[in-house]
Amino acid sequence: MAQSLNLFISTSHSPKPLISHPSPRFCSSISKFSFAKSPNKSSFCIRASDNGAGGVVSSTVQDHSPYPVAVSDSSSIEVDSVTEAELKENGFRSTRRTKLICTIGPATCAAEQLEALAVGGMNVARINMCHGTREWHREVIQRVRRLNEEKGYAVAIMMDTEGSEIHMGDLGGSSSAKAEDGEVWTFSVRAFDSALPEHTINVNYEGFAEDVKVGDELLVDGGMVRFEVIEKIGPDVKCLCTDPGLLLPRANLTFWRDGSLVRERNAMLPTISSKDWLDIDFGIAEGVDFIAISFVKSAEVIKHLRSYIKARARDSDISVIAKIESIDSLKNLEEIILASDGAMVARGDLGAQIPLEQVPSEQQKIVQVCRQLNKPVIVASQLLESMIEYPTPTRAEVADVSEAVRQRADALMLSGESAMGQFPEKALTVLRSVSLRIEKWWREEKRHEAMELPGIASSYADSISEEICNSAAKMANNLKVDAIFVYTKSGHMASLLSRCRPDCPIFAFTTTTSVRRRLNLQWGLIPFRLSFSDDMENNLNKTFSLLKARGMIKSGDLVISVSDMLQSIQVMNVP
Ligand SMILES: Nc1ncnc2c1ncn2[C@@H]1O[C@H](COP(=O)(O)OP(=O)(O)O)[C@@H](O)[C@H]1O
Ligand SMILES: C=C(OP(=O)(O)O)C(=O)O
Ligand SMILES: [K+]
Ligand SMILES: [Mg+2]
Repeated sequence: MAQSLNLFISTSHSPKPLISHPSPRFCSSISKFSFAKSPNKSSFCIRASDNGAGGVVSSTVQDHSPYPVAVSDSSSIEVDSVTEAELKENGFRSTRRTKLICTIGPATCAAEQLEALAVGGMNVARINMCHGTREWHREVIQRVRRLNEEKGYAVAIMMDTEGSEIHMGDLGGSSSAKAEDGEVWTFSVRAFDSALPEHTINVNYEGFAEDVKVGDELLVDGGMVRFEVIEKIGPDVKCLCTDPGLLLPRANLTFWRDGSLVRERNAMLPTISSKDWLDIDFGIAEGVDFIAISFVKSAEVIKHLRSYIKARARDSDISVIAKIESIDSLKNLEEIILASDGAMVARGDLGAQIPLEQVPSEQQKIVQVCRQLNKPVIVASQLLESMIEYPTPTRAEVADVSEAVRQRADALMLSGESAMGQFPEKALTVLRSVSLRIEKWWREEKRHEAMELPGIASSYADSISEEICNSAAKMANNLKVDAIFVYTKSGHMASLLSRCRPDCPIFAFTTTTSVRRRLNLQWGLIPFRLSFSDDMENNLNKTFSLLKARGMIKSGDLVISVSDMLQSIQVMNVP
């Protein structure tokens, strides 16, 4: 018996609506989905058809990005050993939905340390071009790549640019320097050939000595150390330490006048400096998966970078992540996020530019806008800051991590905790266990937050994908299925499903390793690499037998499957 289900699909072909616009009105009934029980197995199939005439509209909804099909063994499925073990031991429900990023530094750059992080759940390794040489970063990238190839991980690489804000120099090789209350330090734009004189700090911004005024407050790292400008002598600025603390190499500097952040000519510095462009060339050459841009001010710079990457690397699919860490980025938030492939709530510098008590509400807003616009969002900085020195986090830090998980951010990031802390693996374990616990609690409480997801499709075909994913996620929750399977070449359908934050995990099957790595940043997705065809029946049978053979699913598990080749929703029990 065939059942029919009429769905109303927008015919709007207007440009991508901004989230401030109401979602497009669903107008005339121009499409019909047939809901049919397949005779030979317990499977239901909903197919988009053209107003009941029966033809499947797959021709209009082809995958837009012609990624080459990977050449590796077409009969195998690629998944990492940690995911495999987790699925075998604990089943679908227990898999972690929140993704974890570790900044790699001296504490974690060795091959065995990187492997320990991968085992501990690192989904993305971040390298910060503020520190270290390109040679150093290249070695880290190669080690991660080797780990992926040899052990089956899909750890993605994120390169983070330095950006051209004002920061201190290198401290002449020391790892830190202590500034005591009442000491006078010299901040200078001079280049020192030999060792730095005592109590002297180099500043990278040439206009510094001219822009500051006597009486200004100078904040290191958003207030970790504080100085008052007492005298200017040519290129040297004498400052009195008013809040003592530890100065770290290349720490960020901001100056304040009458309680406001001073943005003189430094506001005109380019977002992407000439050094950043060289780092970006390096990142493209090394094939990093994400480039995160520091101190983004407008959407223009993101668009510029994207066209640069396209011109430089024709078939590259490097994603551009906008770091929201300045007043300007908050002003232009929606257009920046719309132009980017994702965003980072970079609370370190953000908290140095806006009052600290404003950071939590901005975080919540950025996470929400990203989710609505279907862009992955990372919550970063100081999540477990005390674990740089101590093996246990503070209760307040655990509460902060919990809040980011509860907001359903795609990913959480470690900075100093993993780059140069004493307990990188322990810090990652804390992120992992807190994520799992909060996710479980949230599911048990059945707290589906009522976030309105606006239509974001820019074409009719995209609208169909979106409706299918929204419906599949809703069905998955209502029917309490064990997993959603999505067959996606570009990854787009997988991210649309992730946006719905369904109760069950999403198995994302994709044909290329680079898409698999990229999907590793997104909430709830378990990315697999698998060769598949346009024949969904075949794909499903192949997947079931491969996953069953490895003990990752079992007969009777209830699965919803969607694909971007054939716009369909199938509900079935694993045979
Ligand atoms: N590649 C590296 N080489 C040396 N030290 C690093 C490296 N990456 C990060 N670090 C250290 O870890 C700290 C925290 O990293 P991160 O938050 O990324 O940088 P920042 O403190 O500059 O914002 C840095 O201040 C630096 O001391
Ligand atoms: C993530 C951040 O950027 P970076 O660590 O590069 O300063 C931040 O400022 O929070
Ligand atoms: K950076
Ligand atoms: Mg920053």
